[in-house]
Amino acid sequence: MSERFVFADGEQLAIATAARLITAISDAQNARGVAHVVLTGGSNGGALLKAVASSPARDTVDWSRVDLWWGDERFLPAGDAERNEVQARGYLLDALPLEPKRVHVMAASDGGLDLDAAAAAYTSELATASSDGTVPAFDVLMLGVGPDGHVASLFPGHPGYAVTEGTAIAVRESPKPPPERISLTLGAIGAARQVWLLAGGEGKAEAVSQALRGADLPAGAVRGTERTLWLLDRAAASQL
Ligand SMILES: O=C1O[C@H](COP(=O)(O)O)[C@@H](O)[C@H](O)[C@H]1O
Repeated sequence: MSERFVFADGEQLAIATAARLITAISDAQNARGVAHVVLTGGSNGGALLKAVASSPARDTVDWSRVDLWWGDERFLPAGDAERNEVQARGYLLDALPLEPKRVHVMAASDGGLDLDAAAAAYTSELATASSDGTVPAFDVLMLGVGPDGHVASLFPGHPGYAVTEGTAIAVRESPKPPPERISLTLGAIGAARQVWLLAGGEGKAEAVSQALRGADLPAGAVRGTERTLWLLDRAAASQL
């Protein structure tokens, strides 16, 4: 059963989610020593990272014991401003004392690997960090919900959404630019302890409503092993 939290607006959504994330990282480190966190791109994911950056509780976390992963990446040259990694570094990561080897970036298109090899490289990196050769048991995996109900780079009716094997896949002809991407699969997402779906703004209202009413959408198909949270603002929740 998923849980819903509705905040007044996008700013409150970002602030509340940042507070929740900082607490969840502390909880994970307290229980297991390190925290594995999966970041999302997109507007709500970006707002959340900015809110963490400006949170007074930010420095209560031992960032050197946080493993950062991405749910998806746009397959673009290193440094491209449309890469989720580049945006995350600018919003937050560059300001944190992270351990570089714990920042698990998906490959860029000019790094010497083609798209399939880049997805395979991420599959290997995930497996190396796991206890069973698949993926780590992510403590928190965040997903921005697109207006069409996509999450990560799994789009409704698109081949990647139907993939049932593997953990990181190459995505071609994405309905949202850029066309080439790397994404975690539904199976990899489902290994997370907590999955948090973030949606703010009127443009997300229909997708949120349909996903929560059982429509066949990626956003409605993801679950955490312990908790599945919908973190919404009033506009995104307006059709519930
Ligand atoms: O392209 C992407 O879009 C989604 C959602 O983005 P939003 O701007 O509509 O919030 C995001 O979840 C994904 O990580 C990203 O690559």
